Amino acid sequence: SHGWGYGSHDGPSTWIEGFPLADGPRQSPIKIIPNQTTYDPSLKPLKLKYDPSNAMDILNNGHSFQVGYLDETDSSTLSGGPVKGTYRLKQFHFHWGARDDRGSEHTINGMIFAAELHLVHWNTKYPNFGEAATKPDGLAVVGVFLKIGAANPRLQKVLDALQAIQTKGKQTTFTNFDCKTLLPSSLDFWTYDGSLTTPPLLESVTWIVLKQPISVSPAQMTKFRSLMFSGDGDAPCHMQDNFRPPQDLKGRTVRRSFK
Ligand SMILES: CN[C@@H]1CN(c2cccc(OC)c2)S(=O)(=O)c2sc(S(N)(=O)=O)cc21
Ligand SMILES: [Zn+2]
Repeated sequence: SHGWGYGSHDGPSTWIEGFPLADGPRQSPIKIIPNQTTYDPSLKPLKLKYDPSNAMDILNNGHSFQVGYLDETDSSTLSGGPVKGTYRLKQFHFHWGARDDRGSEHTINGMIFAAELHLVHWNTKYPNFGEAATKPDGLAVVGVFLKIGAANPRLQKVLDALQAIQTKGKQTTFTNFDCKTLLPSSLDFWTYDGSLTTPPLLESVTWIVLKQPISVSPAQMTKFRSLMFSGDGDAPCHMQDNFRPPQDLKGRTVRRSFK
């Protein structure tokens, strides 16, 4: 596939060469400026139902690592919030920095967090993920900020699995994980129409960014950075700064679920 990455020669500023959507009308991430968002009382509460037995594997895909879920049934789903219908969880992954003062993709009043968790779901009105990913209402991604603070025990099982997937292409089983435990206590959110933040940058994502961050410690961040972008036998290149900077809002409205 078209080689893209986060380095100086293949990073976000070069993506437009292979992916013209890069300067499209609904690109992600964006800067969220809370006092410029619109409270929408018609937004429903977010309904997230995750079955731990659907967790299947953990993979280093050379851009991030992702935990893949079985998406053959409606046992791990997102509904309510800004979406109509039912969306199935496909995978979750993270973006993070080389240092604790950067790493998130969305920002809040310009504040950058150390990392950002993305839970990727696809609309079951379409036959499968690949079809859904090409439709304007095909995907819904829940974004959760990771803020430097106390160590987060809920992350530990994920972090402990990283030693088995250090290099690009490595995959191992990862089962019985309740990703609901990664969510903050409040499901208050901002929402807007956006895109994948990685190539192919498809403009098919309803973004649902939670207001409340979860915590992560500096030592836990070091574990994220122990991963490699590079494969076995390549020159080692630590997986860090795998985030796309905020993109132009281009007239979009950002709604919020809370007063
Ligand atoms: C590499 N891109 C990630 C993997 N995926 C992927 C892989 C192949 C094709 C494709 O588009 C059809 C998507 S994905 O859809 O699970 C997502 S969602 C997403 S984010 N940061 O916007 O939440 C990053 C990725
Ligand atoms: Zn992501």
